Amino acid sequence: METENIRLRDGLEIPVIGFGTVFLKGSEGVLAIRSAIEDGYRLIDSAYNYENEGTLGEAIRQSPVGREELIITSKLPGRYHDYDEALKAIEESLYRAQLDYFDLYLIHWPNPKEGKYVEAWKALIEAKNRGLVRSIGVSNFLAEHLERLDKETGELPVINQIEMHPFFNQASQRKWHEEHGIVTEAWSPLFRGRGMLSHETLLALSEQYGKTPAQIVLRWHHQHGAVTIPRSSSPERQRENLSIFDFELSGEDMGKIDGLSSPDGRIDGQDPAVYQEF
Ligand SMILES: NC(=O)C1=CN([C@@H]2O[C@H](COP(=O)(O)OP(=O)(O)OC[C@H]3O[C@@H](n4cnc5c(N)ncnc54)[C@H](OP(=O)(O)O)[C@@H]3O)[C@@H](O)[C@H]2O)C=CC1
Ligand SMILES: O=C(O)C(=O)[C@@H](O)[C@H](O)C(=O)CO
Repeated sequence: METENIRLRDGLEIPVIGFGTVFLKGSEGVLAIRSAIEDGYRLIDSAYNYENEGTLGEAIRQSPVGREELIITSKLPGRYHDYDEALKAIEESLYRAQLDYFDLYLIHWPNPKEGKYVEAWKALIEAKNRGLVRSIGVSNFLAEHLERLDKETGELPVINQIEMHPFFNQASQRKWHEEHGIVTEAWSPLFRGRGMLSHETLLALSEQYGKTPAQIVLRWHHQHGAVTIPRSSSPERQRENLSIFDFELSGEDMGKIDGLSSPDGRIDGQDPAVYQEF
C-alpha cells in the first residue's frame, strides 16, 4: 500500500500519511512499528520524550525496508533548548535509534516562558549543516513564534507539526503556513481515540461514502493539505488509515466537518502560547 508524497520547501519529499508512535515502546512497540513499515508507512514520527527512539531503531533494523526509503522524525525536548545542549540531545537521539541521521528533526514545543526556542532553532540549523539531520522544522509553534525565528535567523521551518482534527481545525494557523511555504503536519488527527470518531456527522459521512469514520477524517486532513501521522497498534487499522486515496469528499461535506471545530476543541487544552513541556 502506498501513500502520496508532498515536497517540502527545501526539496525533501515526504509521504502525506505517516505513522505516530507515542506510547509505542518495547517489544510491542517494535511489532507495531515494524508492521506499519511492512504495510507501507514510510514516514515515522518519534520524539526524544517518547523514550522510544531505541524501539524505533530496532523496528527499522528488523524491517525489510531500506533505511534510505524511510523518513524518520524525532523532536527536541524543552529542557534542551540551550544551543550546546540541543546539539548533544540530537546526537543522543541518533545514538538511541542507532541511526546516522534523521530526515526530520523538530523543536517539540516552543516553551515561551523561557523563550529559548530561537537558540534551539540555531542548533537545529547547525545540526543540518553537520549532516545530522536532513530537514528541520518545529512543532506547536504559533505565528508569533515563527515570526521570531524568521526575524532572528532569517530561516523559517519547512514543517510545523500541530494539533489538528475536526474538533480543532486550525484554519488560521494553516493559512499562515500556506502563505509562508510551511507544510502543516497534524498530530492526534484521530483525537487520540477519545470518542470523536462516533460523532453523528462523521458516522453519517462514513455511511454515505462507504468509508470508516477514521478514513473520512484522514481524507479531510489530506484535502486541507495537511500531512497526518495516525497511530494504531492494530495492523488492520494501520492499513485502513493508509487507504484514503480512492475517494474524495465534496466541498459541502468538507464544510460539514469544518463546522465541528470550536476554540476550546483541543484534546487536553495544550495552548502553545502558555503550555510548557520539558
Ligand atoms: N508534536 C506533538 O506535540 C504531538 C505529537 N503527536 C504525534 O502524533 C501521533 C498521533 O497522535 P496520537 O496522540 O497518537 O493519536 P491519534 O489521533 O493518532 O489516535 C490514536 C488512537 O486512535 C485509535 N485508532 C487508530 N486508528 C483507528 C481507526 N482506524 N479506527 C478507530 N480507532 C483508531 C488508536 O487505537 P488502536 O491503537 O487500538 O488502533 C489510538 O487509540 C502520535 O503518535 C505522535 O507521534 C501526538 C501528540 C502531540
Ligand atoms: O505526545 C506528544 O508529542 C506531546 O507533546 C505530549 O504533550 C502529548 O500531547 C501528551 O502526552 C499530553 O499528555
